[in-house]
Amino acid sequence: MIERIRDIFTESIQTKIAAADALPESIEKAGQIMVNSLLNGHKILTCGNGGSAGDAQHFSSEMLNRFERERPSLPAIALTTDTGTLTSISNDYSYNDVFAKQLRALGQPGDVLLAFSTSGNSRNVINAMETALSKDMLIVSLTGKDGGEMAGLIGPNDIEIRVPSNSTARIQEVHLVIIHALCDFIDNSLFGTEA
Ligand SMILES: O=C(CO)[C@@H](O)[C@H](O)[C@H](O)[C@H](O)COP(=O)(O)O
Ligand SMILES: [Zn+2]
Repeated sequence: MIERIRDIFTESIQTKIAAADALPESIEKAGQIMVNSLLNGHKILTCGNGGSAGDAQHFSSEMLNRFERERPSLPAIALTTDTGTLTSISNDYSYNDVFAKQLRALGQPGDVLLAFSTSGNSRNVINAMETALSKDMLIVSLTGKDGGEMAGLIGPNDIEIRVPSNSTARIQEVHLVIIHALCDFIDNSLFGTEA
């Protein structure tokens, strides 16, 4: 078991090294999309399932509260948190609609949808992306594996950040690093560079 535990750390580190090689340009483009949207008075809406729901909330908390420095609150909404809304949409319509239906009410043209899925194949996240496209929102998707169906849904002004791994857990671990890189990019772009 000790060896298995060590292997998990090693695989996580190796996936992060591969991501550090492959992803900085995509992360920079995603950060720029978010900064432009915020500067124009728009907001960021996030969604995902399971561990990715946690990621969606992790990002929105860092926007609404703070990341590493004192700065004004930034506008973000996690679509994963309101159990009344989530259960009633699932009950009356379909779990596939839980994010899209909220987005139809809350999303405005120019807002950013930050969509998390390690497989790229979660139907409710795909439906949210289709809604975002229909509302002239921008999309930043965090995926893995082969990008799934989400890979084909990205428009020319959007960006997919795909972690080079086939393991859901390893992909999630890199998604967290990307969340923090995006927060760092946003804070340094909006409030000045810090060492
Ligand atoms: O956290 C984990 C596995 O590490 C799970 O909860 C995982 O997030 C769930 O199985 C999700 O439903 C997977 O969805 P997705 O990443 O394929 O969109
Ligand atoms: Zn997990």
